[in-house]
Amino acid sequence: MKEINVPLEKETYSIRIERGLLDRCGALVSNVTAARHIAVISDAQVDALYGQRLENTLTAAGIHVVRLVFPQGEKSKCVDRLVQLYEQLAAAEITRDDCIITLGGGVSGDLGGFAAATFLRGIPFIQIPTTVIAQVDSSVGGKVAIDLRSGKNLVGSFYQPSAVWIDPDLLQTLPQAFIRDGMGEVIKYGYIRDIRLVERLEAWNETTLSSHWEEIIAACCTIKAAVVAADTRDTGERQILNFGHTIGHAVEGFYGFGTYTHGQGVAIGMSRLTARTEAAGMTEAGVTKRLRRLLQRYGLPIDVPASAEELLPFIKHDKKRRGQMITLVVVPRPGTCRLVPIALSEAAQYIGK
Ligand SMILES: NC(=O)c1ccc[n+]([C@@H]2O[C@H](COP(=O)([O-])OP(=O)(O)OC[C@H]3O[C@@H](n4cnc5c(N)ncnc54)[C@H](O)[C@@H]3O)[C@@H](O)[C@H]2O)c1
Ligand SMILES: O=C(O)C(=O)C[C@@H](O)[C@H](O)[C@H](O)COP(=O)(O)O
Ligand SMILES: [Zn+2]
Repeated sequence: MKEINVPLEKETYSIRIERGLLDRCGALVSNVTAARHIAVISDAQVDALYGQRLENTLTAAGIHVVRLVFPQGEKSKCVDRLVQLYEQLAAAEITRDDCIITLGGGVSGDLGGFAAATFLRGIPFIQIPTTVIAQVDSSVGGKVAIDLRSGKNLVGSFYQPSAVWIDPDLLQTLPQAFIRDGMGEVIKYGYIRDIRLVERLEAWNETTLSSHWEEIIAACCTIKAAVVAADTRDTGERQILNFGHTIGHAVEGFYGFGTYTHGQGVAIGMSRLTARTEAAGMTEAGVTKRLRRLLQRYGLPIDVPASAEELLPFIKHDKKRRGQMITLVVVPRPGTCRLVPIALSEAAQYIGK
């Protein structure tokens, strides 16, 4: 078992990484909340795999459980699903003394977390992430949101979970495509802050990966916890976690949510931006080639046909925009990064094509 604290100004919560944790959640609940009534929010796929097991352990601890289920996929991160969840929470008579658990990938965490942030103006919630993306990134830090057609995560909140419980064994049922997807965020963490992680990923491959989940999750969550503690509301340092996301979110939006997944978008974004910053002398020679080799090692794309002109309307909605300026996350060499503000009018040259 490994525990990583996220020390925030008002409260600290912990990220617990432990194999087999799912079936022991009931015993942990009372450390986090006095709630006797819990709504578990999952997509249909995750509910079918793990919903009953979570319900069993919670029920054994004397908790009344209601399971709220929505269709899987990025398209569910939308206002219609959110409203449906509000009605279900109301029908279940969830009150402020109760608790929500989001059981699933980043979509469950972002959508269910935003429901928790806003229903009755805030219900405590616990994240139980079940994908690589969610275990290494989205369950930590309190960014909860839904998408609009205009762009990713455009309506949301900063709302921290009361706890994050990670069971790496749940990744055993995750399809290969979503393992690959998660590697986009894992490689991001290595490139912005952890050269040792980059070197280990270069030595491992898709076949050997499964024996390293605990150390990968711990490495990424350690970085995320420190960054979020230093800048919870994304006004400065936290923006480094957005490496590859300006272009990545634009790719997701331009092709229609669900065509390119989030991890693929991030991979394409890191690859395209780094090619441009290397050409501009902001990144050391050879870094793009090294990055692309690693992305391809884990089955990720490095480019899409979309032109800068096509992506620009989405880039204008990037949350790192301030007036007519936008902040780029630039990696001078693997393991380090810096924030570089540029004029929006210059953005096209960093998007490429
Ligand atoms: N809030 C944040 O900080 C943050 C960080 C990164 C990504 N995100 C968001 O996360 C989302 C992507 O997350 P995701 O890739 O986890 O998507 P997801 O939640 O849609 O999960 C991907 C698929 O895997 C299935 N699945 C989940 N766990 C499984 C398991 N253990 N076994 C079998 N199948 C399983 C789901 O049913 C779904 O079909 C995007 O919307 C992205 O914007 C948010
Ligand atoms: O937690 C953060 O901060 C991140 O930027 C993590 C990202 O991986 C994640 O995709 C996040 O949801 C992006 O946030 P946004 O503010 O660009 O919508
Ligand atoms: Zn991301």
